[in-house]
Formats: sequence, structure tokens, C-alpha cells
Amino acid sequence: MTDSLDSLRDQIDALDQQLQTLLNRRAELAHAVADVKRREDSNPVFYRPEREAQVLQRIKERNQGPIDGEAMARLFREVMSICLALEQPMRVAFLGPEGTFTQQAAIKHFGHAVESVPLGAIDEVFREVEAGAAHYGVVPVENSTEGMVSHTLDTFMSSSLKICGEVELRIHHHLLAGPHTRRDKVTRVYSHQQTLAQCRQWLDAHLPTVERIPVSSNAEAARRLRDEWNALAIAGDMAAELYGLERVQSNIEDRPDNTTRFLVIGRQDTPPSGRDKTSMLVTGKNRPGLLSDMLLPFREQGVNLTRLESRPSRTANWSYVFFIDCEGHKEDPLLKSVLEKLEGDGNTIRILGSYPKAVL
Ligand SMILES: C=C(O[C@@H]1C=C(C(=O)O)C=C[C@H]1O)C(=O)O
Repeated sequence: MTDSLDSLRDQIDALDQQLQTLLNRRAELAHAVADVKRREDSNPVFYRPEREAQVLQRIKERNQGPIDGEAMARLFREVMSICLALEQPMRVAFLGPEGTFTQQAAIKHFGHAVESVPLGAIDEVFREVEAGAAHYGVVPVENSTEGMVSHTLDTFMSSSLKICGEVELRIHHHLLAGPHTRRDKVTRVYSHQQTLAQCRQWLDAHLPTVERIPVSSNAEAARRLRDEWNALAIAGDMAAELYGLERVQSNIEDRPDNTTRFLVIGRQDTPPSGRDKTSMLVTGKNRPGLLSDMLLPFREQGVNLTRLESRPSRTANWSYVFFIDCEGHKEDPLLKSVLEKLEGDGNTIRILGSYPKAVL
């Protein structure tokens, strides 16, 4: 015999009560952890990215369903966010304004229990964290369609901040109309330059005569529709919701797997989580074979590179710094010997951070 609706709901109520008790018990334990951190360290660090990554990874691995592993991890992301807020309310600066993908990335990484602080430019995010006015910052670093965000890489050259996490976000762009938009009279479409580039083919095919106007962010594009009647905007869900815009067409990005990677920056080093990445800045004296010599130690030790970019060093013309991302933590023996070899060869290395690979 199957259970009646009332009986099923009674069972759900009983479980909810247990879950609630357990969640509060968990929060009490997190609070106790905070006391230990305070006792053991005069300058305690409450947020522990390596521990959070391990917790989320384990949740995904042991999940049996029917709830999907990713969804379960997202639920626990929020639980940890609330527990951490009881230890210490956290301020996270991001490249604003409200409604940008960077804010979405910040919330994906830290959960909703943090105070997210919009700032106008990437270097302002760095400065806010350097000055201690925010605990952490989130900035975009590369897009799978459009490549690196050079401004972020350049800012690292003059900053002492550490990378303590990465966030990957699938980016969906929608064509949006405002409350006064006259759809038969549209002459302009607003968006950030990167977004316009990511939707180039769609725009060529569907709006070839509409002028594309780059603005400072997708959220700014959405905001402009409040008082214009002959324009559309391209932005993501968050900006669309925030400004109450209507979707004319969803998911107009040219590549369906369009993804942006963001970095979390802070002032502290992150211990190993077991599934880590390391980002570094390497400079060497310009000579034939410099780059291939730099890469050799990685090959010899079997350390996998995940990214390599060069940027002008800004100290002399045609001299370059290399941004190298690889798998592993700087304390791993294999990576340690790569770093020693690179330094022994006369290169200068600055480790920008070792941090857990994105779990969500
Ligand atoms: C409870 C801790 O503090 C924070 C909260 C965590 C949690 O709720 O599980 C995990 C890591 C920290 O960011 C801890 O360090 O274990």
C-alpha cells in the first residue's frame, strides 16, 4: 500500500525537524572552531578554502542520489557560508556594479551569507583587499572564447596579494528589452565589449544593422534600458532580474560551453587541499630558447601546465613576464623541485598562490 499524502508530509516534517537540529548543531561546531582559531592565533584566519574544497569534494564523491551531486554540493556551499558568517561576517569585493558575472562568481564561491561589495575597476578590487577593507576579492581572469583579461594579469605584477581560489562560471547571455523598448524601432544594442565579441555571430545573423555599443559592464548595459526606448541590451540572468528586463532571446552566446574563470584574491597563503593548482609569474633574461628552457623542468618532473600567458614586463620594451598555471601545490615535492630548478637557472619566480581547484 502506498502512503497517503498526509503521512508522506508527516514524514517530511519529521525529517525537516531533524535536519534543522543537525544544521544548528553544525553551526555550533563551526562556532567552536572559531574559538580554537582565536585561541591559537592572534591574527586568526577564519575562511579556509582548502578545508571547504575538501568538504565539498567529499560530498560530491559520496553522494548517492536521487539529488544530483552538484546540487547537493551547492546546498552545502550555502550551509558552510552561513556557518562561516557566524565565525566572522565576511566582506568580498568584486568587479561591479551589482548584477555582473563577477558577483555571480563571488556568490557561487562564497555562498549568499557574505556581504558582496561592488567596485568600479579591477585595481580597485585589489586595493580594497590590500588595505584590509575587504577580506577577499573576486576578479575575472580568462574567458574560453575571448582569452585572458589582461588587466587582471597586469595588476598582479604590482600587487602582493595571493590567489586563494578559482571559480568557473558558465556564461549565458540574453538579449533583453526594457520597459519602454519599442522592439520595431531598435537601433542600438548595449553590452560589455567582451560580451559583444562572444555573441558576434548571433548578432551578425539576427541584428546585422543594429549598432553595437560597448559600455563598461553588462549590468551598466541593462541599467541603461530603464530610460531608453530604441535600445536592447545583452546581459546575464542576474542583471536581467536586477533591472526587471524581459528576455527577447535566451542564450545567444556563439559557443554553448562559453565559460569564464575568476580568481579569488586574499592576503594569506592557502595550505594544500590535495587537489590544487599553482599560479606563478616567471621572468628571465631574454635569450634564444628562454621559454623552452623554462618549460623543461615541468616536463622533466611530469607537472601538468594548465595555462601559459606572456605579458610585456613594462620595465623594458620587448621584454616579457610569463604567467604559468600548473597542477599541484607549491609544497608538493615535484613542484618544489621544478621551482628550485627554475630559480637555479637564473629566473625570478613569484608565486601568486597555490589554491584548491574549483569544485563547484
Ligand atoms: C569550520 C571551519 O571554518 C570555516 C567554515 C567551514 C565549514 O563550515 O565547514 C569550513 C572552513 C572554514 O572556511 C573550519 O575551519 O573547519
